[in-house]
This record gives sequence, structure tokens and C-alpha cells, in this order.
Amino acid sequence: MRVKICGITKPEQGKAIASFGATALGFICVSTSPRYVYVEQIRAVVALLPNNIDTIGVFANTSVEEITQIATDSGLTGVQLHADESPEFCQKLRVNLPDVEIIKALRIRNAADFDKAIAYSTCVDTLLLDAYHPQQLGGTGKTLDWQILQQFNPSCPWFLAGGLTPDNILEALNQVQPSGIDLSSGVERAPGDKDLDKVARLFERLGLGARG
Ligand SMILES: O=C(O)c1ccccc1N[C@@H]1O[C@H](COP(=O)(O)O)[C@@H](O)[C@H]1O
Repeated sequence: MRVKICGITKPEQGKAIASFGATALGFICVSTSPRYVYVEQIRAVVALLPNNIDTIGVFANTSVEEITQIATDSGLTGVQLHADESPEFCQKLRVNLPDVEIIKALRIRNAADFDKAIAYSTCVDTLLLDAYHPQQLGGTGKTLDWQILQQFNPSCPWFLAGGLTPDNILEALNQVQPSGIDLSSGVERAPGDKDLDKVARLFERLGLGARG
């Protein structure tokens, strides 16, 4: 299972989290977020990582041109689209970034929103389901109704996100079997400052060992 830890801002924390066993690190490229990082900061983290870690930039209603520039300059392996980007937008991005993983995040209120998510499954590589919050786009610490997710069965891989913590992760995974999980505020001391003890506890709970 893929494990993505999102909202990385500090190189040493990124390196440590990769060594605990994360398969992907996420960088918030949304300027209104307290976890916002710019290209040079992302590059400083990426420089300390082994090559097999996915590096995902999180964007919200940013233009195709700007995402392309930031992804290329930062050396990102993937982009996560976290706002109202359409399937057509994803197709345009694919043309510009053919070798970069495109992840479409959907903020789910109820099972009716699954149809919206499925509409993206042929034009992106991966879906990500996050909890809906009326004011915030993400990093809210709010959980989804995991039970309704048992009905969610897309044709592409998907990440479960939204309020996951070391304490609730096993309860979530007892109810749903996503291809990956994505945690941000649930493993933080403060926005953008990861709590390495919480990250270590997450991997212990998952039964996933540290990398050498
Ligand atoms: O973390 C942010 O500040 C953020 C801002 C704008 C869009 C997405 C953001 N974070 C993403 O939110 C989900 C869930 O976070 P949490 O675990 O509930 O704190 C995750 O995918 C983050 O990448």
C-alpha cells in the first residue's frame, strides 16, 4: 500500500519520513495554505530523498502553465489537483506532463459525489478522496464517512485522505481498502511541522518497517 505524508516543509523531516517507510511526500503549492512551499524549498527536500520516493505537488485552481513550470522546476513526480479542475483540464495537463502522475482530489460530502470522482477515472492516474469542508480546501483534519466508501470502486487506484491519524488508521482500513493513504494534519505538531513520533507510530500501527 502507498503511504503519502503531505504538507512537508522541512528537508530533515522529509528525509526522516522517507526513512520511516513513506512511499510519497506531498508539498502544498497553494499560497493561502500555512503549509505552502515554493520551488526552492521543494528542491531542498527532494535533494535529500532516495530516488524511489514519489514527490507530489498539491495545487488548487492553478493554471496548466504554472503547474507545468512548478512541477518541472521542482522535480515533482506527481501533481495533486485539489480544487475544481475539470476532466478537460486534467487532459491538458497530461499533454504537458506525460510522465508525471496526475492525482485528482475530490472532496466528498456523500455517496452521490462518487459519480463525480468516477468521471475522472479515465483521464487521471489516481483519485484521492478527501473530506468536504465548507471553507477549507484541505488539510482540515476532518474524516470521511468510511462506511459509505465501501461502495466506491473506481477503475483506477485511489488514495484515502481526510483526518487520518496513527490512532484511527486501522479503524479506517478495516472498513475500506484503498490503494494508498494520505496523512497531513494527523501527523503534525503545527501546520507544516511534522511530528516524527506520530509518523513513527503510524508506520508501527501499519506494520510497515523503516527503510535502511
Ligand atoms: O494541507 C493543506 O494546507 C492543503 C491546502 C490546500 C489543498 C489541500 C491541502 N491538503 C491536503 O488535504 C488532504 C487531507 O489533509 P488532512 O490529513 O485532513 O490534514 C491531504 O491530501 C493534503 O494533501
